[in-house]
Amino acid sequence: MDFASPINITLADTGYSAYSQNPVAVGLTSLVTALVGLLAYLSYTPSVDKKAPALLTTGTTPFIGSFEYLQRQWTFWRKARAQSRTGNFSFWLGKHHVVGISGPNARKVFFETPELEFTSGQALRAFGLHFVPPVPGIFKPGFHKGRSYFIRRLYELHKTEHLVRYLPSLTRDARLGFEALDENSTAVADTSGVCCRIVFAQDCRLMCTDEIADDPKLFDRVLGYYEFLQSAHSLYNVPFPWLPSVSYVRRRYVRATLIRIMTGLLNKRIKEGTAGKDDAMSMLLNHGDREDWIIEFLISVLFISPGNSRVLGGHMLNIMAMHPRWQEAIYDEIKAATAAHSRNSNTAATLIDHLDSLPLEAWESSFPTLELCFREAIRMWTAFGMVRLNISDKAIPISGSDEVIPPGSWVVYNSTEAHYSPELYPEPTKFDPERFLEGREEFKKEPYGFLGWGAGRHPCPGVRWAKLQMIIIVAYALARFRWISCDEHGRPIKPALHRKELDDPRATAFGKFYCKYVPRE
Ligand code: HEM
Repeated sequence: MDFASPINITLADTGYSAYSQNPVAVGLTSLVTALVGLLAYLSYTPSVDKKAPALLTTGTTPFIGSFEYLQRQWTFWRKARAQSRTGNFSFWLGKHHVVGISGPNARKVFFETPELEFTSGQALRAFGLHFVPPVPGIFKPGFHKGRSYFIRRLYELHKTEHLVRYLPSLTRDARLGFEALDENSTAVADTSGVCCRIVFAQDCRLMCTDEIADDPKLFDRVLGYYEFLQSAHSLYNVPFPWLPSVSYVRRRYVRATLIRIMTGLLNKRIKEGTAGKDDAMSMLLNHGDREDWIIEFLISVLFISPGNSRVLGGHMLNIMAMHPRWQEAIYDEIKAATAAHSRNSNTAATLIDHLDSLPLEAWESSFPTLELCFREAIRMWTAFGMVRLNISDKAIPISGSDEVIPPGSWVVYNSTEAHYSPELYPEPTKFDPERFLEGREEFKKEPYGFLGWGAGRHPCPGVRWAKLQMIIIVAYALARFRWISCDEHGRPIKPALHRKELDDPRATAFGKFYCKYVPRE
């Protein structure tokens, strides 16, 4: 054979036909192969422990699973519980196997089992700043005495020393927030909008940096990003985390932008030094913490802290407007607190000037009626799915049944079950703060009957600040104005319109509500 002569190989020699070279045919074949592969991947269901609660048989869609869980949480929950022999049930969300539990025994398992991990629950939420998995390092337990870096540093920022240092700035934010309303000639306010700005400014100061709160342009920009994150939802990304969606991409973009902004502020602080600056950013730097953790802490806290409070501030003012009896009782409480604790001796001082001078102890101990109303508001508000992941390799027994939460499965408990139970809260849709007074307390009939601040292994670490913040905001609002329910044009409306929508897929979103505000002094 002459190896030097050129070799002519025809298509026929290779065994390929001219058809297989056609680009359209090649494209079609690849597409069909990809589709078959995708269908095979989607239809593969991992096996789960046989003792897992029975799978729901109705309302499920191939590949997606029980999508109604994301769309109408409470309706889904009630239907699923009614189908179940034990009150517990299983369902799929894409490839996530989820166990729903109900009843007091199951509640105990949910809140007390150490292997049920909190942060991974984000994987079943369709919104927010975090994209889990993986769980960011700052949220992993074991940084200090079993706690994560995030929780450890959060508690430090809520110590008396830090709160006392920041109190004048925090009360000034509330005072200025309501003073700004004076210029509004229509005298109708979107209460959530007003309180949201105050809450966010205060949170920036106490747990991040004054630099954001003191720069109006930067403040509006950063607040805009967080408001987007609190409301942008990509429900389909729960069953299919890899599915491209506009909302998902925008959430990623906003997160990257926030990291960029925070990195800029941190680098500036490192360059200028922390001397004379007492804010959270300096505190974390002075601890010698990793810079990437500091940035993750600062951007996370501005999402987590206002999550509930920004809604509840406005909601509390709506409640005051709906219940003038409570509004006046709290107004009297404000006058009594300032009379007893004001450090302002100026005879011309207004009620608001006196509030400016209250010490921390007075803020935290002089408002029992306001705290009672806040507790009832939280009871009605904390009505959504709480989620954990069984991170162990063992099945966790659900006490009171012969069922288990399999390893690697998610478990959800909807706190509406407890907070709107007629046994624990007679007439549950009625705003009735007195249910928490001694002699009633019907919610104590069952363990974990009140879940407003979480419970068991994951109680809310922000409770001290959240209460103080709400007391400050409501006190300044009521000291200055009388609040009256109305629509956006100032026309009176039925108070019943102000309520939480239990089926809203956006757990932390709350509609716009309006109030008239009439100056007191
Ligand atoms: C009125 C305001 C607030 C309410 C009603 C509230 C409610 C709750 C509830 C019910 C939980 C438990 C969730 C669960 O078990 O799945 C929780 C946990 C948590 N809250 Fe709050 N919260 C509020 C304010 C705050 C604030 C101001 C912060 C931060 C400064 C905060 C930080 C957290 C964190 C980090 C957790 C998770 C704890 C853990 O991982 O163990 N919360 N909160």
